Amino acid sequence: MALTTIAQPILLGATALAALYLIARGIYLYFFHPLARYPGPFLAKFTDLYGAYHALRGDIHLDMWRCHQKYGDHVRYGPNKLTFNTADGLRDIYSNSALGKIVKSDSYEPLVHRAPNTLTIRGGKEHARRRRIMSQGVSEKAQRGYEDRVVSHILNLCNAVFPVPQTNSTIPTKEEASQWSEPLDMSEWCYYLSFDIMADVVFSAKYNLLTSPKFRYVTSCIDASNVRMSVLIQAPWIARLPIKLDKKIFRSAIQARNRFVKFVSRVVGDRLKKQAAASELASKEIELAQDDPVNEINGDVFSNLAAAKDPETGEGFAVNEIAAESTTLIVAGSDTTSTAFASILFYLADNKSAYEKAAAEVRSKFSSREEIFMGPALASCTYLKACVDEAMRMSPPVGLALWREVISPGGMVLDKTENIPAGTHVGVPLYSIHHSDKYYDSPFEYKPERWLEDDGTGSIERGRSVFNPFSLGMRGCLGKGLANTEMMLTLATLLWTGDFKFAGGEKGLVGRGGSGEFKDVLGRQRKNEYQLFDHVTSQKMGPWLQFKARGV
Ligand code: HEM
Repeated sequence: MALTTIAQPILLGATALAALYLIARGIYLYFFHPLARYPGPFLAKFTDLYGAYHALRGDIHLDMWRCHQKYGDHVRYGPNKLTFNTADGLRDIYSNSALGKIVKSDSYEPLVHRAPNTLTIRGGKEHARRRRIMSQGVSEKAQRGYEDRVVSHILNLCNAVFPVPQTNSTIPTKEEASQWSEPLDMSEWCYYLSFDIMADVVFSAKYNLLTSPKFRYVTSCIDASNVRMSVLIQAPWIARLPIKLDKKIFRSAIQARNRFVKFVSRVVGDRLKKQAAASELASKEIELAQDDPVNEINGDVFSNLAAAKDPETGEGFAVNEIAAESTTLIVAGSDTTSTAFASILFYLADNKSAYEKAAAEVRSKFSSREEIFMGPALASCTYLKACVDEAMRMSPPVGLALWREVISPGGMVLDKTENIPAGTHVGVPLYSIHHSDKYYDSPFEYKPERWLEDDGTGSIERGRSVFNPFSLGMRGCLGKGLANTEMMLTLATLLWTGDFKFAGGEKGLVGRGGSGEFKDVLGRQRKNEYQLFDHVTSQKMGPWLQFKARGV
């Protein structure tokens, strides 16, 4: 009784103090904060939970676009966050001219597993050192060494999707060539392809998701875990709350992450064993047969990173760094590329004229499928490349603003606006700027020609100035070259081998805007747009396609 009499006033006092604090903070954030003058959603002025909510829904890329439509070029998207929708803003924040003044924001912290890596490290000399070494692992020269592996998985995809088994020597009869496959959910098949490629290219690991269901669960683990990550990136403090809210809300996402970490540890362990076996044989000067499995590790990213030296210091990576960085490459390079594959297939299936031009181009450049490799013929498929770029403009695999923090002690001028104070988190939402009518004529139309034919007003250059599906500068994508090669090789091979079209009925509508639950959602209402769900990287459904081989 006595305890209750004492506790009650203490509790009341504490509640009153907390309420007073919240009111005072609210007044400060709304009226006196250095970003108070910028327009934006009302709730975002007070809490990062606004962005976290949209990350959870997977529509943060659309919400950022909607905000720029409503409030203009500069939007306050969190108490301490500002997004820009201009070419100057993009250059000021992400190009190398920002080095030393802007770093990756601490919102990447939740992505860190054990120690920061090239993707998550905030910036500075340590990032530059890692990047110098990493870039040797994915250089153009290194890519040539991976090409056979990439092509072998693309052929596995062809075997899986075309009804007539394809081999280098099998030419389908006319009758066989007229058979369409069962409808296939390409969001899944594209994921299997990109994962198989990355696991093989990076670790010489053959998990063969394309040919066997055993390890397909891994892609769902990455997706489930990314939903949680995307929320924490917007509001990293959730993970630090003493009541462990994060663990309660995202129990299954955490389980998925743990399952993925276990899988990757196994991949890394297997690769290290192969490395040890190869070193032992080398030390005994045992000459290996050409087809000895130990040979297969030669020339993968892991071995290239083991051999790479920082040109400035002459030092290489330690073994644990190679393992961690290689793992990052698998995560960074598989779901992004799979989204790009799926969206290119969607837009080609949906745009007859683009499809026909791209197919005619590929079929005229190569007289057999075995000729499709990196080189001048593939590089001359400029229409196909424009189709790839246009799909990445319309539905960029990473569509939200990638947060950076101003660290310049006196703040800095961004986008010719007033001084942005140090400590502010800034970014340019990719989906939003890719759909700005300041830079693109009819921004919601899929028009590969926009990259090839100038309208006489500098339209190509204007479009290029804000086209950044891989981001820019020192923190831009390290795998851009490899991803572009994968996309071009895959598309060329598919179009050479046969044709594809949307499945009929309900399945054929999956992934498309404008129907069902998307009908009245601003940003999802357009029938010609492939719908993505942005959770750090994007998740997707469909397109469901049918394939048939070409009767050559
Ligand atoms: C179409 C496919 C891809 C897209 C759209 C894409 C997009 C991006 C974007 C937007 C960033 C910047 C991320 C940020 O600022 O937080 C990035 C960074 C990165 N990407 Fe990619 N990526 C793709 C494929 C790949 C591939 C295949 C690899 C691996 C070989 C890769 C490895 C990386 C790495 C290591 C970084 C961090 C670079 C750094 O911070 O220095 N990406 N990517």
